[in-house]
Amino acid sequence: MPGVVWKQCVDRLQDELPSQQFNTWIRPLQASTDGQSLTLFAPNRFIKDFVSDKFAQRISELLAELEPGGDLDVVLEIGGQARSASPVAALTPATMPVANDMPPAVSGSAVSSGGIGSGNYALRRGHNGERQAEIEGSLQHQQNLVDTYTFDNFVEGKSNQLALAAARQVAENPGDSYNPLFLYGGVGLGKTHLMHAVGNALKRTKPNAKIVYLHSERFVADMVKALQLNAISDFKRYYRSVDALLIDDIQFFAKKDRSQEEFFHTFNALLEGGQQMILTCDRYPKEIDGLEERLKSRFGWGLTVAVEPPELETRVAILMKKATQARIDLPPESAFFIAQRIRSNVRELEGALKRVIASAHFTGKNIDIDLIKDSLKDLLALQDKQVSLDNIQRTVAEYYKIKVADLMSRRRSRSVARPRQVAMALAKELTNHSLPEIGDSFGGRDHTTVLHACRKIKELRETNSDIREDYKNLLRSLTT
Ligand SMILES: Nc1ncnc2c1ncn2[C@@H]1O[C@H](COP(=O)(O)OP(=O)(O)OP(=O)(O)O)[C@@H](O)[C@H]1O
Repeated sequence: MPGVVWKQCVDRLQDELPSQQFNTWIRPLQASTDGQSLTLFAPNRFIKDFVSDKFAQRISELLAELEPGGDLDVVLEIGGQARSASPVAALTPATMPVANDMPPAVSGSAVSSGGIGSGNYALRRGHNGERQAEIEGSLQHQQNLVDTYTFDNFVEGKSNQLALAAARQVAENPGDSYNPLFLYGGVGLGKTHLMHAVGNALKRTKPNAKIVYLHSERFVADMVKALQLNAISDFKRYYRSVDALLIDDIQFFAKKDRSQEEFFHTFNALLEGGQQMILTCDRYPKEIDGLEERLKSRFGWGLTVAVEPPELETRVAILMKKATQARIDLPPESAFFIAQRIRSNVRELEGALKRVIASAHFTGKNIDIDLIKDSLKDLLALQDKQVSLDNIQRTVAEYYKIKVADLMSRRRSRSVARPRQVAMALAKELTNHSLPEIGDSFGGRDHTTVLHACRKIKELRETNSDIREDYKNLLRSLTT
């Protein structure tokens, strides 16, 4: 029975919290009960302390509400039955690792496979030194950290704050509690940058450390090559000998069963050996189709953090920083103009700035709004076409399952008035139309109504997680 209550409690928290917070703090918890208390196991101290501080009270309230008189005390601990094999799997929410998903006794197997590998290796070298050199050469190529992807060059904002804090922690205490560190989020948002920043920081403190960075497709290609060359034991030994393994875009492991199998054993060996892993992905691990459950479950053993698209202020700060690095004078209003128009991701923002800089060099002019409009003409035109008032109204109406005509109507019920305000705020943020023009397009409303809508939605985005999520989803679907 308490298991059911916990499941309901998780569902309620999922409704109440923004998805990033839910995924980071609540999803990794596993529950166990003796009837008197509900013990929640967090994968590390960071999550335990945060949940104690911020959510324990709400969890108790929800439990009391869901099972009046149940009187369960909530206790937070580090660990989890997935690792300790306590028999309470039934209490874990559907998305949690289950008790039979136990890491195998990896230390022994890792060592022995290395040992066998050494034997094969000696044998093969005698037969075919070239082949051996080929696989070794291929594997040695992985250490290519980008020098400029450092913490100093990374601009902090609300959207990446948690990921940055976690990455810094890992750089200070590699292999400790946040293992693996799993960063996820859309393209071009700085996941690779942060991963390299950890690698570069580790290199600085331990110059001899073997930090291996690679894209997941490279891992797959190396494995295929090792299989072809009958050198899989070298492959295993190589990947298990690292001090830190950084693998980018692990969504490419999907449906590659043999690679997943190999990665699973590597993962276990590294975890057991206290070697740090950092993984990135374009989505939350549980949402990767074609990835084995046991891998998904392991990814949650460390810390899973989202990197979100940066908000306007952060985009401006990133542009200013990149301009300073390039020794370019970028007036703040120009940075603001670019940041307002290019919203999808940081890579596009950088690309736009590069074009503006090249155009300034080419024409010998200073950077100003006119030069920006000219050099980004095609990009801006494309964007203007995409984000029209019409488009915003259609998208919002569809999202809230109401009619576009309702947005224009005089109806004032909450189910229509709130979407109308959201649509107005989006129109203000995403288009260059004036307030009176926006008001006009919503059934001839006054500009003060639009202004009020923008203020109201700004306030609600701070205080109401539903509106915050809705706005974020709509922004994303209108701009990508
Ligand atoms: N907060 C930031 N501060 C400074 N530069 C940033 C920031 N976020 C991203 N960048 C820059 O944006 C570019 C794209 O970032 P990165 O390659 O790390 O994205 P990603 O999330 O790994 O994307 P993908 O999933 O496509 O690999 C890089 O040049 C990176 O330096």
